[in-house]
Amino acid sequence: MTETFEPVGEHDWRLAASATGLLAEFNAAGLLSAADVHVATRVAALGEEEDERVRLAVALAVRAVRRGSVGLDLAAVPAIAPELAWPEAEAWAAAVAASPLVAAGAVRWELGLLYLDRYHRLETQVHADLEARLAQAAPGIDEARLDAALARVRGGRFSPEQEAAVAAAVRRRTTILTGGPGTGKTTTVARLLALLADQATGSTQRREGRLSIALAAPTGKAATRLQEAVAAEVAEVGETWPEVAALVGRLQGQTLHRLLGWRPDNATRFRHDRGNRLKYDVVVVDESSMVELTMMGRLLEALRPESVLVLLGDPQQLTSVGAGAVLGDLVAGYDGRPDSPVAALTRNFRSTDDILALSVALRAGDADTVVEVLRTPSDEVSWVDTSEEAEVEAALRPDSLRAARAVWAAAVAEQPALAIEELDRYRLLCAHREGPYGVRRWNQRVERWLAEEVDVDVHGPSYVGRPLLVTSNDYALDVYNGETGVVVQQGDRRRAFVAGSGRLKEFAPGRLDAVETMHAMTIHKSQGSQVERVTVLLPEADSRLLTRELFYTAVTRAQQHVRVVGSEAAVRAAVATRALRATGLQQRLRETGSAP
Ligand SMILES: Nc1ncnc2c1ncn2[C@@H]1O[C@H](COP(=O)(O)OP(=O)(O)OP(=O)(O)O)[C@@H](O)[C@H]1O
Repeated sequence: MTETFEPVGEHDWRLAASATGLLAEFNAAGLLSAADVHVATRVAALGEEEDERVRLAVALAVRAVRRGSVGLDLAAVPAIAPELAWPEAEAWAAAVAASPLVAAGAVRWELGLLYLDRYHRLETQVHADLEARLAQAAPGIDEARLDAALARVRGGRFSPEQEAAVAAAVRRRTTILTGGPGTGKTTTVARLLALLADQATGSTQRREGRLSIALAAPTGKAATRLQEAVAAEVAEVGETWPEVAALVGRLQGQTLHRLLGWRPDNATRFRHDRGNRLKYDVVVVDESSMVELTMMGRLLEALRPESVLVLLGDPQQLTSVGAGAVLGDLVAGYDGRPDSPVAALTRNFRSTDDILALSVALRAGDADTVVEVLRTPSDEVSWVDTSEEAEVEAALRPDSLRAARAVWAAAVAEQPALAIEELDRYRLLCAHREGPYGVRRWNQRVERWLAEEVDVDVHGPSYVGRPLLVTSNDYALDVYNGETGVVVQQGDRRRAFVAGSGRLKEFAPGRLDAVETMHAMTIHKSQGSQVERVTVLLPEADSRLLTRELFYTAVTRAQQHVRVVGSEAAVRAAVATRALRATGLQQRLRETGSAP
């Protein structure tokens, strides 16, 4: 796996002209970017640190954050480029520990990790807030009332495992509900809310007996799914418990950004914080694996201590784009602690057997079984074992074109709802954005194939049938990152329709500027969504993006069929490579758990 770049000549923009010594060496070797070098040089100058080994460590810590870690694992870092002349390990750690930068608090040295101060503050805050939540007295529960309510929510989509998780969650202020895809995490939320609301009606602790509940997720799409799942389950429970809808209320899903109060003047601070807490009694966050450390920190500080927090997610999925691996750290860090707030669901209700077998083998890191499942003929899993461009193209064309045609046909027929429905029938997922295996190339290819087959001019941003992916939150327009849409003919005009919570939002296509074409999509962006048929295009085995978490996330998007296109070497490389991030949260949670 390559983690370095090769500078093209001495004027390469990635080289810092002013760098000297170790910084220059590691920059020229392609491990550090010019920005890493500049930040380290500036921090070192301010803190009067002369030791070039410490400067190197600071630059590597900047790089580590850029790549998703919270701190730099000093002992592990030489393994990423063993050919370089690394400082001697013990002396290096001693120099860092004794640095005036550490003494001044510009960087922190703890748990074998070198932290930039901001990330250290965030991680220790998240840890402290979580521990404070766990240390509170449990909420008072009316057990007889709980038993009666449990009896009323039984039946329908509610397994004994889900019931046990819900019954435990009612007794806590913090619950982390984990499980693989399709294990019914989202489905479980409605019944948990019903039980909490029911307890509240009998309680004098909460205002007017009525709970205020927030449903949130990192993306708009995931928030919509949560809202819809809760509404569907509330309706189901309502058949045996007619008052339940009134108890829970009509709930809207929202993005975490919106929940916390997005501010136009500040990208990392929100209206709600420790001085202006969220008013909700219960906050549910779906797809928590996508929540980065910064956002988790902001959420925890904004919650009232006595409120109930429910985090749902699959810790095996790709971690957040930003730094941190919070959900994975929480699950591992609480493991074995008697006060653990983690409840795990294991039974899969969605995937077909072979997709399930593939995802189980992936979770276990069992490459031989992954290859065997892929090779075994099945209606649900198939494999085109190749990385030859012509073969890749031949493999991708039929399904991608069929899907694009179906969306286009609905769009031409002025049927926006049908066009949006067609979007979720098939998806081509790529690891990369650029290059031969990237989204950009395959988007263009599919457009070309479509233009060869039907009467459409795919040039320009608003051709009829163009599938859209919203790439950032736009509060003014009410469209959110991750939402999908299509450009549709409407009489003599073209309109863009975006699928929102239970309704279609209509725009003049030119008004949506943060959108991409979605004939192909990155696996990162596909997190939190489900599609009937998925094709996963794997890059070459040495791609630095190719990891087990990435492959697992792609495979588990499929409801009915997943097809993998890529070489056996790429499949094996994906299984063998973990997207490990250096963070200290897990260890902090373990240590508090074992403290006397
Ligand atoms: N106890 C159950 N019995 C039958 N079907 C169930 C049960 N629980 C959930 N389901 C169904 O299984 C499917 C997956 O459920 P859900 O979306 O809640 O899973 P999830 O764990 O949130 O999945 P993901 O993380 O992939 O979004 C849904 O179609 C849901 O209706």
